[in-house]
Amino acid sequence: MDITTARVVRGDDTAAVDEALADATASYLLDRVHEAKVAHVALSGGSLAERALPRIIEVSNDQGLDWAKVHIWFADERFVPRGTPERNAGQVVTALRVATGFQAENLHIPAGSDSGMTLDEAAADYAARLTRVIGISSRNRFPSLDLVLLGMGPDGHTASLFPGLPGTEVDDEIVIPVRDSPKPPDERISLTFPMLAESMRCWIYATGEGKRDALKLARSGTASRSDSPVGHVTAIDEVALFADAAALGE
Ligand SMILES: O=C(O)[C@H](O)[C@@H](O)[C@H](O)[C@H](O)COP(=O)(O)O
Repeated sequence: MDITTARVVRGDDTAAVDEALADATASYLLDRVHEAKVAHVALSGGSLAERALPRIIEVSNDQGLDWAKVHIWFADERFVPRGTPERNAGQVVTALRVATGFQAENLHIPAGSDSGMTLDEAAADYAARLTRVIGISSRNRFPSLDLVLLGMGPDGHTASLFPGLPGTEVDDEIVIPVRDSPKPPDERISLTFPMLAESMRCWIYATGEGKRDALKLARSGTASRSDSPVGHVTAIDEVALFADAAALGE
């Protein structure tokens, strides 16, 4: 399943989309924790981490989610020093402070550029951590996340899979180092297409008119992986699109 056949959850505006995403995420995490006693979630930065995640946490708290059973991963992170404002992790750490019972050791942040690791080493380290903590599926050597929440850029990037960069062609790695990102900072760490494809659910979050053209191209199914990365996200169970009227071009 990909974005061309995705379930579309439409909101009139950003607030409506945030509400729908929070309800759906809380309900899915409650189910996963009930069934599997653990849930592994990855998310990207931007408005998803800044605006949607705090609401997800509020609604999940209200519904009694035991955050001690939830692991949080990053779909991508910027390779800059820890603690600097450019890190996506800052917003996530702040939001998680009010997640009832959340355990700090279940927050899995990729290494920063101050870690002493090179970019390549940091990417390999994150892949090893995913494999160690989640395990690998019997079908192949990829770990399987329960849920990946992905933002998208006006250029059609998602995670740090940017149009035209070699990372969009990678089929055999869990995590890649990204160089020459068109959006600063230029060095990043990102999950890959095959890693997303091994996730149970990938939900794409798109709000605002700025996403309209990239979303239209992605949903047309006519663009290549390199031209429209977000158009090529797949998942085992479900790809869903949470979008407002402006992003859908209505
Ligand atoms: O690392 C980054 O530069 C951001 O995380 C970026 O990839 C973001 O997720 C998308 O551009 C969507 O951002 P918005 O939802 O804020 O538009």
